[in-house]
Amino acid sequence: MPLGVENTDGKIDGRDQIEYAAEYMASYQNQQDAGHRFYHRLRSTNPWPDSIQPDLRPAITEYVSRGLDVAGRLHDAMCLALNVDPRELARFFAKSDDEEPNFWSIKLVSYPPISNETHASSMAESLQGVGAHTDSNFLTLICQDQNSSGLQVQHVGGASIDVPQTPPNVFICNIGELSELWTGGYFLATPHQVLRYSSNAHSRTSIPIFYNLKLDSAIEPFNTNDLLWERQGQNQMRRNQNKLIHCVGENSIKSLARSHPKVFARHHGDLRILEDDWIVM
Ligand SMILES: O=C(O)CCC(=O)C(=O)O
Ligand SMILES: [Fe+2]
Repeated sequence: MPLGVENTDGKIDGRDQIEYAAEYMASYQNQQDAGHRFYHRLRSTNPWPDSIQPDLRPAITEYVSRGLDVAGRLHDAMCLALNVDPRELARFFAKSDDEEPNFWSIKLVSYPPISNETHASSMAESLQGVGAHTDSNFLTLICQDQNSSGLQVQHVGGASIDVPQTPPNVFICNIGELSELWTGGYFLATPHQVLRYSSNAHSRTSIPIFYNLKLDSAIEPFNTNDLLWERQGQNQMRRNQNKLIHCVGENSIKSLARSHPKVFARHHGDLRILEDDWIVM
């Protein structure tokens, strides 16, 4: 996605990115099979640049495999922390012998620094890198370049907190919307945004891995009666009209459609996003 194509809440995001996602075998890409749903068009393969950059595919494949392994351990730790049988969660994910994979994705993201001229003309201290949002998947692991800053997360109390620069091999973990749905709101999806400052000597570079369930899973909360709801009554930033949808495929396509309206107009003109965030064909 080149700079200018993506937006958050109608405001252009100042970043460009390359995105890869779980690869689906031909049998799973078939648009005509019985029970086909509109979000099945997310099943595809990646246009790897093998002829010009043969190292990229193996590097990403290895990196994603290890990153998903780390996310899997966090997933187990969440079950332990909540005193929930891991099978309560495992049923929404692909089994080792499943043909259909989990719908993970990865982005290679670059936020260019603000030039002095842009800074002077906009009079703003910072510009939007990516606007405040929550991720539509289960958990996100962000690896940021060690010279990068600009990421902010929002505390449940409402304050935005700068995420400090991190040494190599450190991940920042965001709770995604599906974790919020699974825990009945006990784990809240982390609102976050990226700001571009003129004082940033370096552009921000980050590589988020989006750990996710199978597209066809419909996540349901486990029995949360025994949890201590110490967060009750606290405000959390809620994006305007952000419906959290239990069906993983629908929740995933919702956020893609919203952020990339030009892509959707060009390739998915048959889909309509309703005011309340539902997508219909
Ligand atoms: O660049 C980052 O660190 C954040 C990226 C992000 O929030 C996203 O792509 O959903
Ligand atoms: Fe995000």
